[in-house]
Amino acid sequence: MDSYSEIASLDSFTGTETSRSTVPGLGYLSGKATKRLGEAVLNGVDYLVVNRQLNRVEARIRKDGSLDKHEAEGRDMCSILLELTHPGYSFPVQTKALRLIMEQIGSMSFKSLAAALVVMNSSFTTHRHLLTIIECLWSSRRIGVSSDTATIRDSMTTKKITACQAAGYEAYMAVFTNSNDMSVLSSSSAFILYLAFIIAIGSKDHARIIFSLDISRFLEAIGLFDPLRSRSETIAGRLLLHVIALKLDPIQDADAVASIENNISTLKMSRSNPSNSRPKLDPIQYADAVASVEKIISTLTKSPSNPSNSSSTNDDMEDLWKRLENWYTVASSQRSPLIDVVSDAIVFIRDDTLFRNMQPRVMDPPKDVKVLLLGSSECGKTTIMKQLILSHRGSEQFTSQFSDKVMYAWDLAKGVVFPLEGLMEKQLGYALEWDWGLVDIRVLMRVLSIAVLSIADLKMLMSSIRARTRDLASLQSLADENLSYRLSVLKRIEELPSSEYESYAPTEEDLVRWYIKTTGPYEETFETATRNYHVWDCGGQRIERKKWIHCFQDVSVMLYIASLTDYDQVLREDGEYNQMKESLLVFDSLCQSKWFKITPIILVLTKRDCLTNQKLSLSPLEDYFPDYTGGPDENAAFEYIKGMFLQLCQDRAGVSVHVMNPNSAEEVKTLFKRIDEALDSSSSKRKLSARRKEFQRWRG
Ligand SMILES: Nc1nc2c(ncn2[C@@H]2O[C@H](COP(=O)(O)OP(=O)(O)OP(=O)(O)O)[C@@H](O)[C@H]2O)c(=O)[nH]1
Ligand SMILES: [Mg+2]
Repeated sequence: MDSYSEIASLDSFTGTETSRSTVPGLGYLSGKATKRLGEAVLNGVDYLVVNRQLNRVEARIRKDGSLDKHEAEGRDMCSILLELTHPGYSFPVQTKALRLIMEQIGSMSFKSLAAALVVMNSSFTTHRHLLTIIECLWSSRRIGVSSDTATIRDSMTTKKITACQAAGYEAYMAVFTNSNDMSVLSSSSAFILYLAFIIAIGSKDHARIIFSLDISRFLEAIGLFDPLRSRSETIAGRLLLHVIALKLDPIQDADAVASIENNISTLKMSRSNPSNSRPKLDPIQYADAVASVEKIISTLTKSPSNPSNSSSTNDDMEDLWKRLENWYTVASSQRSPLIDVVSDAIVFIRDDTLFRNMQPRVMDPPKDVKVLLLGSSECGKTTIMKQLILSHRGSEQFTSQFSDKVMYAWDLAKGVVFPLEGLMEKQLGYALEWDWGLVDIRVLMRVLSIAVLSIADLKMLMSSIRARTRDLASLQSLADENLSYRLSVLKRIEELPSSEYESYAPTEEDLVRWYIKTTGPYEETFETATRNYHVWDCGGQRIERKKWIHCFQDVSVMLYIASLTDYDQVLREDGEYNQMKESLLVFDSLCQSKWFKITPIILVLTKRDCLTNQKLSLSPLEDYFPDYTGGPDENAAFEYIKGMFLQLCQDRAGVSVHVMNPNSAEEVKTLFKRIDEALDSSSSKRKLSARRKEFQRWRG
């Protein structure tokens, strides 16, 4: 078995976390802490945290109804709910989370849910969530699940899935205010528009996922292809199909596009009169809105090679949007869930990427490249991603995506407590007395994992370090660059007057350097003048590696990140096995893997700044790799480690080495120049070999 397709027996972990979730799962505890606290305590801690989070979200929903009222907080709460439907959590937790999600759908609140799904950005996870949600609605109509979608499910039993669906659907219907007088179609229209919205702001993969969920059959099942339907009733379905067709690749997904176009033409045959069963609306405004929507759809879907009337298109569109906006203002004052949601979806779609993306895509199809970031835990993968987000999307978006004071404080404390303890015990020969005042280390870690740490707590931690450390300055001089940085942040916090605690915000640099375990692969797209980079960041811990395979398809370049200071580290998740040996094993299996036979690989070596003569004399490399004979010489150690990796790929072409520090924005830019070079050289090599083959054929 490949070492990235992980072994289930190691998977004793029951909690999960996402890079953006505020649910602290067990992954936050280091191997050392896990050992100390023991399984029983850990399960207790996890249970408490999860239930607290779930109750908090439920309380907010009971109070306000819709999470959409709370902007970013609403998105985070929906992320928590989606996270908790994961099979890793206990069954009552999953069912309750799904119920709350369906309540949101039932009450027509999609904004936060859609944002949470998009932020999740892992196609596989999004697929799973959408599948469960679609099934909730679908099963109520007693229609079977298509067999290919069934294979994507996690390890839940059919009985549990059915129970979850029943709970979800029940909640959806209970909250759906007008469920008795609404037709099945109009209630489903809300959900269809929600899917259209997800696809519109998501990637090509999202469109593929929804198509693979057999969406046409779903539309047919709810009666959308019934020729007796009025054209206006089919708007939501048509919008969804158009959005899918637009997102898919006309060449790669030719079959899917053809089948969708077929569906669209069936829908076009619907009756042109609005049906009598529609809610009562001002017919003039309604007809105007419907006509505008239809026109927008047809403008958006014009063939790129034949953009007729292109000079007048933009003006027309502007005019249409204006009319729609007027209509939206009027419609939102009326009690019609369908109309509200149609208009909401249109406004969202216009504001988001569908409309904006359409233009450049039509004019100038960019070159899409898929860049995969792989490597063991804490080697710097997410730090690279953060630098890309910061430089491409700007400070505001970066900060809103990554700042979470609660987790920041917790992680900062943990990032100081454990390395300091290791440094004191191993390198200075005396133990740090953690029993500061009333609390000992075990209790402290327990508190850290469940309590909301405040800035005041961090200040107390720093003064405790000062009080217990014989010589902070000499200790700091021995610390590596990362520990020194964290101590300097604590010192900064120590100097804060208490009046500024509330307003304290981590700096951009703090957020870039803040480690938080990544769960599940997720994708971010960055567009430049020449390329569209689809960058995939994967979690490096063992439990995360079994998910890597889901993003191995069509990789343009793979970056394998390895930290040079891993040689004296043990795996966080197992607390014993040497982290560098594990990283070598994983690199070896990836180099041999059929998936990457012709993919360029860049071996990115990080933490060169932490591999110092001092570190090597305090923690000799030969203690872990007895073959090494270079002593405490950082250059010799660097060459030795690099050599170990390169030995594993000597019979394979297309591997290059790059040394960098992901904490530096400039170095990340240089890395991407390197990626471009690798891509250019691999495509010119492919062209060359194609020409050679042609020439040989010509010579007979
Ligand atoms: N000093 C220094 N620190 C580094 C370097 N590379 C990474 N780091 C730090 O190491 C930590 C790495 O964190 P992440 O990038 O989140 O780790 P990751 O590889 O995504 O880990 P997982 O999500 O668990 O797979 C951060 O605190 C970085 O600041 C380096 O070259 N020098
Ligand atoms: Mg990460």
